[in-house]
Amino acid sequence: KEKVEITKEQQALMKIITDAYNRHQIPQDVAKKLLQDQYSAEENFLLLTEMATSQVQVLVEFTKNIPGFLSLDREDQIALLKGSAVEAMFLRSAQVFSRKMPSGHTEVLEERIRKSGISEEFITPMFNFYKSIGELHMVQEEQALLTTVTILTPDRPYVKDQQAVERLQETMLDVLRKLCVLQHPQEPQYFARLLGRLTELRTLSHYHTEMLASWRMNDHKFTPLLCEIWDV
Ligand SMILES: O=C(NC1CCCCC1)[C@H]([C@@H]1CCCCO1)n1c(-c2ccc(Cl)cc2)nc2cc(F)c(Cl)cc21
Repeated sequence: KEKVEITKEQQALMKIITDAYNRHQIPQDVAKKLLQDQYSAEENFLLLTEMATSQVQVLVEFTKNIPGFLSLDREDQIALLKGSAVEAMFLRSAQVFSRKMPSGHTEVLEERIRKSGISEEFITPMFNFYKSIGELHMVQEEQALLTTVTILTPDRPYVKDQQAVERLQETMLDVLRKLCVLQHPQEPQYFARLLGRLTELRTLSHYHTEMLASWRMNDHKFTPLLCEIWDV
């Protein structure tokens, strides 16, 4: 049985990334807002675009703390951010949804989101993904590293130096793999399950343009930043 050990450097790397991840979170708590009031489809759409816009800004700040990211080609840094923003948004939404809440709150939150204006066909795949993330019971280090691995996906459109991104991603994957073995010793397949969620995340993210266009309301307005990041 090979002894898995996280090195001092990997420990330091994990701390930098987890601290940055916890620092750069959405200011006002969107879950609390949704639990407080019921909103119209228009208000929910506005809430989503506001939250998503501020999350993109937070994501940019977070990536500056990923060791090695700023050494990448600048255009590749943009390509990685643009290519991962939607996935990072759904991953963050899933992590917010999966947070431990007082009993009955998650059900209310689910109901509010089901009725928020999203068209029916996307509700099931979205909640299937949220629940599959919830079942993993990730610790915060795993959440931070999983978001980092998602950002450092080499095969995003327009990335020129894929090898450089691959090297960075592999560094993060090695730490994540060891962390999974140490955090979930009874479940040797845990790391593989975690990476399997990234496939589900990419599939869900393919729907995001349609999810937004089919929001039950007229005249979908987006912020300039979202027009840049989302293909809308
Ligand atoms: O604002 C949201 N998410 C932000 C995005 C930035 C990071 C923080 C979370 C949305 C909004 C909230 C108003 C009703 C419609 O969903 N949201 C989505 C979602 C995301 C993409 C699409 Cl296209 C549809 C829905 N899933 C959520 C799960 C949740 F638990 C909570 Cl609290 C909110 C969630």
